[in-house]
Amino acid sequence: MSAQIIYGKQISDSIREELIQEVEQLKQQGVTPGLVVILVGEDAASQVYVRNKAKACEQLGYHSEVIRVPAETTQQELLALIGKYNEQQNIHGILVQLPLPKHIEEKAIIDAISVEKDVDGFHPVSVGNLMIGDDALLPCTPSGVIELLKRTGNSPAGKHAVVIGRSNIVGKPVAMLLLRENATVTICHSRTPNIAEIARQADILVVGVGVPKLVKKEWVKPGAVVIDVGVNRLPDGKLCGDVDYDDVLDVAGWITPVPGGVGPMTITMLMANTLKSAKQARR
Ligand SMILES: Nc1nc(=O)c2c([nH]1)NC[C@@H]1CN(c3ccc(C(=O)N[C@@H](CCC(=O)O)C(=O)O)cc3)C=[N+]21
Repeated sequence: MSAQIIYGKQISDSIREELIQEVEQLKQQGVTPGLVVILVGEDAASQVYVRNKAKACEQLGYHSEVIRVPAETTQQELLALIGKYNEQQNIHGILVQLPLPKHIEEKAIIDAISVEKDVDGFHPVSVGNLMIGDDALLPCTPSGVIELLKRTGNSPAGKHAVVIGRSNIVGKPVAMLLLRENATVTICHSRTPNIAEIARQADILVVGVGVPKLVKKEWVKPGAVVIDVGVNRLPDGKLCGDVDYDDVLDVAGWITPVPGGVGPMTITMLMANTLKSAKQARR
């Protein structure tokens, strides 16, 4: 028996169809969702990703701006740019592509983005709202993971979810969302002893650590849902996840491929957040 493959690209396409309907309604009320993506420096991986976001905006009929500034841009200059877009009425989402050059303090930048326009969900107030369970702009990759689970009939309620990784952008928020969906959640990380043994207790295993092919079949309970958030660029240029896909395929019940799994969902949830922000800006 081989696992059922979770085609994130397909699910992502059908969510985009739903969003297009809503965008049309909003446009009839005179509002076009607007997103600005700010890219500091010329990181090659970021270039591809920024291009994909601009494409998604075009497909959905959003107003989009991509601002490229040189790697030497000062923190003060970047803060001024954010200040400008915070004020700008036609912009509902501001995304500053991470990582930033070392001379810029990431926290200062994230803190400066207006919470209403924080479509990444990285601002401390957004994080707090997520934790409390209040309405918030949710971080894109974690909310994409939840959508993948729900739309394949794998609702987290009552399941044991094991999250491997504790980053602020994946592990911690995905664990909090799974908890909100009534899963029982265990978080493992680099200092967890017997990690394979704990992973093997998961009904839902979510992995986001940035270690290529870390998760082997011995880590997976037969029939479990395996969600691979890893995006690792191998020396040959190919993308690979944190899960050893070929090894795990026969034991898992469900599995996301890389590419074509979580990645496309991240961009689609960014579009959903921008739409949500635009709707809220009407009032
Ligand atoms: N402020 C900020 N917000 C982010 O959300 C953010 C960021 N900075 N910095 C970089 C990471 C990375 N990330 C990805 C999103 C989509 C794909 C994606 O669509 N991947 C495709 C493949 C793309 C390819 O072939 O290269 C897939 O998995 O199928 C990948 C990576 C968002 N990030």
